[in-house]
Amino acid sequence: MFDADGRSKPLLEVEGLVRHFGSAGGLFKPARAPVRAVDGVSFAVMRGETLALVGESGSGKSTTARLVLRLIDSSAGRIRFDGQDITDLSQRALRPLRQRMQMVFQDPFASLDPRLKVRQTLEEPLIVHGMGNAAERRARVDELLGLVGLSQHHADRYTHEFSGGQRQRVGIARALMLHPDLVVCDEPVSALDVSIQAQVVNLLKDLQARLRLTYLFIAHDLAVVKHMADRVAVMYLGQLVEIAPKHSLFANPRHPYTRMLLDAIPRPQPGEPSRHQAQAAGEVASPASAPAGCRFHPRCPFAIDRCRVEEPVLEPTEAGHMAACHRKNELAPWEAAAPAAASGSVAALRLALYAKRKAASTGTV
Ligand SMILES: Nc1ncnc2c1ncn2[C@@H]1O[C@H](COP(=O)(O)OP(=O)(O)OP(=O)(O)O)[C@@H](O)[C@H]1O
Repeated sequence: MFDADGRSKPLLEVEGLVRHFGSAGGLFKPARAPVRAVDGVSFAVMRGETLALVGESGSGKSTTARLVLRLIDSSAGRIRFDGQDITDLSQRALRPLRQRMQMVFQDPFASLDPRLKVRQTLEEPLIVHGMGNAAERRARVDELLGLVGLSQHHADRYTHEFSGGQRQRVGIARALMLHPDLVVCDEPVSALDVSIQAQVVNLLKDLQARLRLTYLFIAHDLAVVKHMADRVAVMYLGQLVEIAPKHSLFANPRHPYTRMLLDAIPRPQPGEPSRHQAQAAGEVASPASAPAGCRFHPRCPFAIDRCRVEEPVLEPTEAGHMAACHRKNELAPWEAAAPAAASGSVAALRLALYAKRKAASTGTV
């Protein structure tokens, strides 16, 4: 888990990852602009940590997840798992590594076969990988049921007899059957009732500590991210715009997009459950027609001419914190919007006023 100097080592490293979807056209089919779903994404996930990937719908989170698990091929870039470059490994060569990389899906209803009983569902990965005899598989299923808070009598039921929360527990147990190191959780609680979400999030945290799991955790819900993550990576139109330790990101977001996401968090009324969806003000462009320069510039209250032509790169702002914004050092210190003023546009206005003041005082803009 740690190197000789006591530093945590990356379990997963992704460098310049690209995946474009699209058609080159044909005899009767016009060529379409490729969808640049993931466009030059680099990050590392350290052993035992949770890196959360957040961003609005269509920003490329699920495609990134599928790429790192080699469920789909990349157009460019490298993926290293536990120090081994797996980018071009054949499916056969990947097989032993697959056990160590598992996924928990958003929809426990769709990801489990309704024709199978829970025991069969959980045994299946062991059988596919030729692991254990019948007695050993039975014991492993019982062990996993206990770990996820279900009991042995659940094993002989069909998953359609279960609630959403119980089904997700089965989905988690299935992902853990083969003793994985990395678990990619793709919106693991967003299909569940709010009242159940916290239980499943706590279960995932508990399992991480017990089994020393590493999570790549995809979520819309910033409240869940705040609870789960060690570090947070923010995606916008196929690119990372900010990556930082959780406390640094929530305390001092450096990208205007991250600030808009945080400011767009609706404050619940007393007694009302909170739903902190990542949704900033303004329209997201399509990844098939991403704007030139900074992709966020059409929605950014700080955009200047440079932002319209020059793509910003991720650069360090403080320890472990990186942001891709030409104006990251000009933003006012972050201060979350007061509940009454919680809207993206109010925050944007406040930031814009600060930028204007700063520009006037420095004469730089
Ligand atoms: N197989 C595909 N063919 C064509 N376009 C695709 C394909 N898969 C994803 N895309 C497109 O790639 C972009 C990124 O999609 P992706 O599902 O990765 O985003 P996301 O951030 O996970 O969104 P959501 O939160 O809605 O799942 C979207 O514009 C999507 O329509």
